[in-house]
Amino acid sequence: MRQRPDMALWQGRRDPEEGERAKRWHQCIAPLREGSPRGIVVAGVCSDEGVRRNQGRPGARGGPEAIRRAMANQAFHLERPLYDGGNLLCPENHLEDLAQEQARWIEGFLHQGHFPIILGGGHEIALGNYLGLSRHLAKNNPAPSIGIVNFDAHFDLRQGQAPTSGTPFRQVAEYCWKEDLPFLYFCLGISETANTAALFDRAEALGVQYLKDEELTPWNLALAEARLREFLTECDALYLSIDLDVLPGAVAPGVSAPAIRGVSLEVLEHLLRFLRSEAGAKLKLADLAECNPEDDPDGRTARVAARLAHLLAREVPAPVPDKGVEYE
Ligand SMILES: N=CN[C@@H](CCC(=O)O)C(=O)O
Ligand SMILES: [Mn+2]
Ligand SMILES: [Mn+2]
Repeated sequence: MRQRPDMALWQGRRDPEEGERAKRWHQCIAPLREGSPRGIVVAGVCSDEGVRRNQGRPGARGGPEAIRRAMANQAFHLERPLYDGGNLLCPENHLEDLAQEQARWIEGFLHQGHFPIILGGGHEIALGNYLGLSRHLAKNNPAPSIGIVNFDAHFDLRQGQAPTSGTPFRQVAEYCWKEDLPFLYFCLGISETANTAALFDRAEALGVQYLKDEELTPWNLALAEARLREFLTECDALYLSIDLDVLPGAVAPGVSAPAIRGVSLEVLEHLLRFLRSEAGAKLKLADLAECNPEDDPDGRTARVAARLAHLLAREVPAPVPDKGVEYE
C-alpha cells in the first residue's frame, strides 16, 4: 500500500554553466528517510475510486505522478529541505481502509516535524489527511480545534453509506461529532450551479462557512480576508485543502468536474499568501486534490498544481516545535 519514492520521475533541464544557484526541483529533492532534517514533504495518494463512485471522470490516481513530473523542472527557490515521501495506493479500490492507513502515514510526517503537501488523488484524500492531523495534535491536546480551509467549487458534504470524493467533509463532521470536537469548515469558491439546494441546506445545518466563486473577485478581497481572519481565531491548527476544480476550467481542465467560472489563479494565490501570513505556524498540512492527467491537455492542471505547491512550500512558515521537540 505504501510505495517508496520513485526518484526516476524527477527529471528536467540542467544548467551547470550557471552554477549552484541554477538548480531546479529535480536537482534538490531527496527521498525522505527516517531522521531526515525537517522540511517539506511531497507525497501522493493514488486514488480515484472516490471519483468513480461519485459519478465523475476517473484518472486522478495518476495525479501524483503527473504533478511530480511538472514540479521537477521548476526553478528551486526554497529555503528548506525538500523530500519525496512516496505514495500511498488505495488497496483494490477499498476506500473504506484508505483513510485509516493514510492517517497513520500523515501522522508520521507530522511527527517528524515536516510540512506535508499531499498530492491527489480524488478529494476522498481529505478524510485521511484530517484524521492524520487530528491524531498528531491529540498527542499534546486531547481536543484540538482544527480549522479546514477548502478552496473548492463543491462542498463535498454529500450523504451516503459509502465514502466518495463528494463525502469527505461530511465524514469529518461526523467524526467531530462522535469525538466531541468542533467542526470548523470554511469552503471558498462554491459554485451555486454545481451544488444542489440540499447541499446548501446541509452546509447551513453543519455551520459551514463559505464564500461563492462570484464573491471571490480581485475587487472584493477584503471580504474573504476578514472572514478568514475571523475563522482562524477559532482554530489551533489549520488544514488547507485545494481542490483544483476551484480554478476556471481553462486553467485547470484536468479535473473530474471543470468549472465554468471558477476563482482566478491570481485570487487563489493572493488568498494562499494571506493565509500563510495570518495562520503562521497554525498551518500544518496542505493538499492538492483532483488532478486528472487523463483529461489534461498540455499537462496544464498538473503544472498549475506544481506552481501552487511551489507557492505553498515557499510561503510555508518556519516550523514551530511541538511540545518537547527542538528545531535545529
Ligand atoms: N469532489 C466532488 N465532486 C463534485 C462533483 C460534481 C459533479 O460531478 O458535477 C461533487 O460531489 O459535488
Ligand atoms: Mn470540487
Ligand atoms: Mn472537492
